[in-house]
Amino acid sequence: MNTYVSPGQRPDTETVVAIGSFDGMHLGHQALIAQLTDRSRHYRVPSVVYTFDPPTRVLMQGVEFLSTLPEKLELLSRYGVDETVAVPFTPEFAARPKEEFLNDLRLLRPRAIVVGEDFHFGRGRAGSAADLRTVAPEVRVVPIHGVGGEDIKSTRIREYLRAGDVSGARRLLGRSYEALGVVVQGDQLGRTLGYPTANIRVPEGKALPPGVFAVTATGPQGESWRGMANVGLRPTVNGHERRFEVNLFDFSGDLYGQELRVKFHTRLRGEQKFGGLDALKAQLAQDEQAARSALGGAK
Ligand SMILES: Cc1cc2nc3c(=O)[nH]c(=O)nc-3n(C[C@H](O)[C@H](O)[C@H](O)COP(=O)(O)O)c2cc1C
Ligand SMILES: Nc1ncnc2c1ncn2[C@@H]1O[C@H](COP(=O)(O)OP(=O)(O)OP(=O)(O)O)[C@@H](O)[C@H]1O
Repeated sequence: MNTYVSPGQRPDTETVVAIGSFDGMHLGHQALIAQLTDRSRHYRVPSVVYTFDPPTRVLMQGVEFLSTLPEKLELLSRYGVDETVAVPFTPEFAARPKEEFLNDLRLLRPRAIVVGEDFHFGRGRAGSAADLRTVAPEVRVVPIHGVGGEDIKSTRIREYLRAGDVSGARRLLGRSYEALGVVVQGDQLGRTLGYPTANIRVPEGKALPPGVFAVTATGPQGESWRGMANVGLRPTVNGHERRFEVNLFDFSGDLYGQELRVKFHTRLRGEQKFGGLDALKAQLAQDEQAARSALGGAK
């Protein structure tokens, strides 16, 4: 999939365009993208997602993000999008008047624009669907998609994750929440516990659910494992910064420097402060049992 950092960069041809942050690529975003690819087939022009990096809310409200740009691009491509324009979202960009945003959009020569009904743009969120009609002959405004009476919003998914509720997040995402990161050196205490852990460093600002989870992990060559993960401070060993560690089942070897993709399946419990390492070790044995039964044959 071709990716550009500004609308002026792409070839001067007609397109259809969807606009937004698309953080998480949840079921609502997927519904919107289905409308985009439908318009693309209808007009026989490439589908383009005009998106912002970081997601607007991350810059404006300082919240954590659900997807890194590469994660988002991978999902957009999987859902059949032909091209993306991913503009760096800065305070200057956020402060541009809506007319400038519209002028940029014209460079994409859209036959159709697809947005959700709550979509606004430009300084003070002054621009709306009516303004987009000055740029494209067709503007499709997609009603907010919901599941079980609940609106699907990336904000809601963030709230679920903050509460450690990965099932709630999965319901709105349409897939398990996942995090990619490189395995780095930990304190090497896990080995003495009998549960070696891969310490995973994710990009700063990536949302991670606190607690202990049954997970599956995939390595760079597509190898996959079942396992259990902890996201927390490790109070038992007097840790004081957030760590994300994974114990992979039925694996022994060296993963340092490798990239792992971890999927959060089931929350097992909250992190606790144990009286000592023996008590922690006994709990980890129970966690392993619980994780294995929660995961069944999943990989
Ligand atoms: C599945 C799992 C659950 C854990 N639960 C806790 C916990 O409840 N409390 C805690 O203090 N540490 C917990 N830990 C963290 C251990 O204290 C940690 O793995 C150990 O200190 C080894 O750290 P190291 O790999 O940096 O050496 C957990 C680790 C894993 C993998
Ligand atoms: N549930 C939904 N159903 C249909 N369209 C949606 C839904 N959620 C967002 N959209 C649309 O998808 C595009 C990208 O959405 P965007 O990421 O900007 O916001 P969001 O998912 O609503 O999240 P936030 O909670 O940050 O507002 C926008 O055009 C938006 O209006």
